Amino acid sequence: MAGTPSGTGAAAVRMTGAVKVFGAVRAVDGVDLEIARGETVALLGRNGAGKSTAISLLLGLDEPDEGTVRLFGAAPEHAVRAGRVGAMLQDGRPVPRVTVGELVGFVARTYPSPMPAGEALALAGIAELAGRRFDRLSGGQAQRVRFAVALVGNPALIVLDEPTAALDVEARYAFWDSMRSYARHGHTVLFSTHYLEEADANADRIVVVDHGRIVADGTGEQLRRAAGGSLVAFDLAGTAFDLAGAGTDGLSLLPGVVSLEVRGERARLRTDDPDATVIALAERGAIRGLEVAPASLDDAFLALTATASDAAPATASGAASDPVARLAPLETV
Ligand SMILES: Nc1ncnc2c1ncn2[C@@H]1O[C@H](COP(=O)(O)OP(=O)(O)OP(=O)(O)O)[C@@H](O)[C@H]1O
Repeated sequence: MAGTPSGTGAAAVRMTGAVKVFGAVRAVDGVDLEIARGETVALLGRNGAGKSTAISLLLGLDEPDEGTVRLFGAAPEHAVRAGRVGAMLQDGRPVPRVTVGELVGFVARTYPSPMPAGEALALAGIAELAGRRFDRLSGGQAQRVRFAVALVGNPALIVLDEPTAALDVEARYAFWDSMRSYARHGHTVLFSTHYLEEADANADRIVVVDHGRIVADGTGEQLRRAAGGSLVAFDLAGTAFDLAGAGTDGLSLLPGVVSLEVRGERARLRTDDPDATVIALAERGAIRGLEVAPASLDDAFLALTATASDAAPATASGAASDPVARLAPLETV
């Protein structure tokens, strides 16, 4: 069996230089990711970013073309066989004729120290579905059964690929409550999502993936700061920047300004030093309708992934320029 001994000190997840290529697409393009035991980490990225592929490598469902993956210091297959990992994946064919209780009970028996099936069903908020056939459930109900399946083995690491994709708002809240309570017991959680708010609200750390690469890694607050911490907006009318549109270029040269957007008479500046930007605007008499607001996580996500998308697309024949380099301060915060 490959891997170092799974001593108590080994990280729950350690991915080093992982690459997975499908034809011309580098779905995972040199990922280094370490997750400590007890951490809850969100893998955030848009469609096709490489989240599911990274999760497949992590669970040993697929082999990396380059690099290594270790769970608790050992090969993923070893950790999975030892019952240390529970997973909730996006697809999964409904098993015909089996009831929810039978399915969860069956999975429980494959783990060395499972929780009672009823407890997993209760945690997933579906105790009342125990006697129902799994292949006759709604999409959201089936999703919650998958969550119970992931939990029932009482695994040290739980990996959830877009766990709330099919859930309505109420089920979503219930899901995150259960997930957080599971994490509070010292378990490690990795989940993928498109939803920034979910990542921010439920993860200790957000890892943003784009074009198969990690473009940012930090708390929601660190992501906001790395992408340009604040937005400053003001009315252009009557200022030195309102000379038939010719003066607005100068705005991007003001201290702290990272980017500039002009809509009609209103200018919006993204800045990583809002105080300096506002002082510079005041000195130029540009304070009409002045507003300063922290950048939202949406703003940060768009800025972070635009960084990677503006670079050449990553293909099997040539890597994109390194977007992480531009975010170096984030990784050292
Ligand atoms: N088996 C495969 N064969 C060919 N291409 C694949 C395969 N699996 C994934 N890809 C490609 O790899 C890239 C990453 O896909 P992946 O499913 O990992 O993204 P994702 O971030 O999980 O996306 P989504 O949020 O839409 O689920 C995409 O371009 C996808 O089309």
